[in-house]
Amino acid sequence: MTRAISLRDVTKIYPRDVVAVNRLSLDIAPGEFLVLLGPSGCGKTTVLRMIAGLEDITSGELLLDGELANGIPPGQRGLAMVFQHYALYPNMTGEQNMSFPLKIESPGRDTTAQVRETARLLGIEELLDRFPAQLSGGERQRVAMGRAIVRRPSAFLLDEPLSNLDAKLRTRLRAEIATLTRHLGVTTVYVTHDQAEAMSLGDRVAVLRDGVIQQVSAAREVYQRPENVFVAAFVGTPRINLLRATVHAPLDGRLNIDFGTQRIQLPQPLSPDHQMLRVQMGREITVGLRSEAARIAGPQEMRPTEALLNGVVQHVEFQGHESLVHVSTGARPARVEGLESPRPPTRGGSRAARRARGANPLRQLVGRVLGRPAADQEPAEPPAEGQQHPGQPPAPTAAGRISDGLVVRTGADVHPRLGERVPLLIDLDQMYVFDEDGRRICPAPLRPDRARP
Ligand SMILES: Nc1ncnc2c1ncn2[C@@H]1O[C@H](COP(=O)(O)OP(=O)(O)OP(=O)(O)O)[C@@H](O)[C@H]1O
Repeated sequence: MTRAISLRDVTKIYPRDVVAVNRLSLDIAPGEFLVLLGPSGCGKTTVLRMIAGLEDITSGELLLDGELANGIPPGQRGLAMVFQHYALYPNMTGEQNMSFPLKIESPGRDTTAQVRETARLLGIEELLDRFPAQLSGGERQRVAMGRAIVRRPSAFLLDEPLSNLDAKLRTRLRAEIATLTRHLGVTTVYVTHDQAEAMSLGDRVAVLRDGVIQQVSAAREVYQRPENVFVAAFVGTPRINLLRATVHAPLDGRLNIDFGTQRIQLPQPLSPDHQMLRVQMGREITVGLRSEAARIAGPQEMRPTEALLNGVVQHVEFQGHESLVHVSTGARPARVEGLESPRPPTRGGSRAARRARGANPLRQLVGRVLGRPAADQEPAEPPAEGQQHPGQPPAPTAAGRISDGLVVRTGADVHPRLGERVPLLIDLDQMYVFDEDGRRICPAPLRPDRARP
C-alpha cells in the first residue's frame, strides 16, 4: 500500500514565536519520491515530523489519502521514519532490531520470515546476528532502513539518513534507497540540505527557504528554470555566478546590460525574453550565469547568441576532467539572503549551525591566511558567497573557493595563467535575469514550450 500525502496551508510556530513552517502547501502523489531541500534551519525536519505526527500542526491541514490526519496518533499513520542517527537498540542484534516494530504491533508473533525477506531485499542477511557496535555506519543505516520497511509502511519519511556517512558510501546508499523505494512503490519524502543529493534522487524537489516553499519541480527544472534567485543560487555546483547590473535602453541605441565597468549589448532583433527586459530599464537587476554559460574564447569565435566580456584570471581550480577558472570582471557580485539560516538559534540552533560553531581548524587556518576572522569568531552577518569586504582579499566561498568574479568551466586542456586578461563569451541563451525582488524575469516564466534540452 502506498499513499498520497497533502499539506494544505500548514504553519508551524514553535514557542517564542519561531515560525518554522509558513503556510506550506504540497501534494505528494502515491509512490512519488519527493525531496525536501533547503539550507539548515529552513524547516525541513519540522515538515517531516508534522507528517509523521511527532509535531503538532499549528494551523492548516495534513491529509493522508485525502483524509484529514492532523489528530491521528503517529503509530496509527502507517508511516516509517528514518533519522540521520541510526537509533538502533545497542543491546539487540540486527534481527532483533528489525523485528522490534513487528513485535510491538503483535506480541508473540513469529517474525523470522518477514525479517529475513526484508534483509534479503536490502542485502543484509549476514548482518542479522550482529550487534550495532559490530556494524559500520553504512551497515547500521541499512539495518535502520530494514527496521523501517519491515512493517511495509505506506510511506517513508527519511531525514538526512546518509549525512553521517562518508561521500563514497553516501553515493552508493542513495542509489540503493532510490532503487528500493521504487521497487516497493512506496511514497517517500526525503529531507536533505545537500543539493547534489536532491538532484540525483527525487522525482520532484521542493525547495524551502525560511519555512516557505520556493519551487516544486522536477530536479532538472529546478536547475534549468529556477523561479527565483535563491533557488538559482542554492542549486548547482559550482554555485551560479550572480552579478548586479542595470538595463539601459537608449532610444537611439541597442538594449544593453551594464555591469558598471563593462556592458553587454543584446543582439537585434531582441528575442521575446530580452524584450521583457525593457520594463526593467534603469532598475537594478541580478544576472545569473552558470559556469557553463561562459567560455574563454576570443571575439572571432563569437556565435550570434553570445556577447563579449573580459576579465583577469584570479584563480584556477584543476578538477581532472575540467578546470574552473575564476575571472574577475569588475562586476559587483549579488548577495542572496538566507542561503544559510539567518534565524536566531533556538533549541541550540540548527544542526549545521551547531556544527559550524564547533572549532574547525581548516576554517581557522583559512581565516588566518586571509586575515579574516575564523568561523567561530565571524560577525553575525558574514558576506555572502562571492562577496568581499572592501580592501580585503577575495572571500573563500562555501565550497572553499576563492572568487569575486565569474567562475567559468573550461576543458582541462585550457591553461590560463594567473593575472592573464582573457576574453569571455557569454551565452545569452543561458543567461538568467532576476528582478529587484529576486524573481526570474528572463527567461520569462510560464513558457514551458521553451525549455532547454
Ligand atoms: N522544538 C523546537 N523548539 C523551538 N524551535 C525549534 C524546534 N525545532 C526546530 N526549531 C526551529 O525551527 C526552525 C526549523 O527547524 P528544522 O529543524 O525544521 O530545520 P531544518 O531545515 O530541518 O534544519 P537542519 O537541516 O539543520 O536540521 C529552526 O529555526 C529551528 O531552530
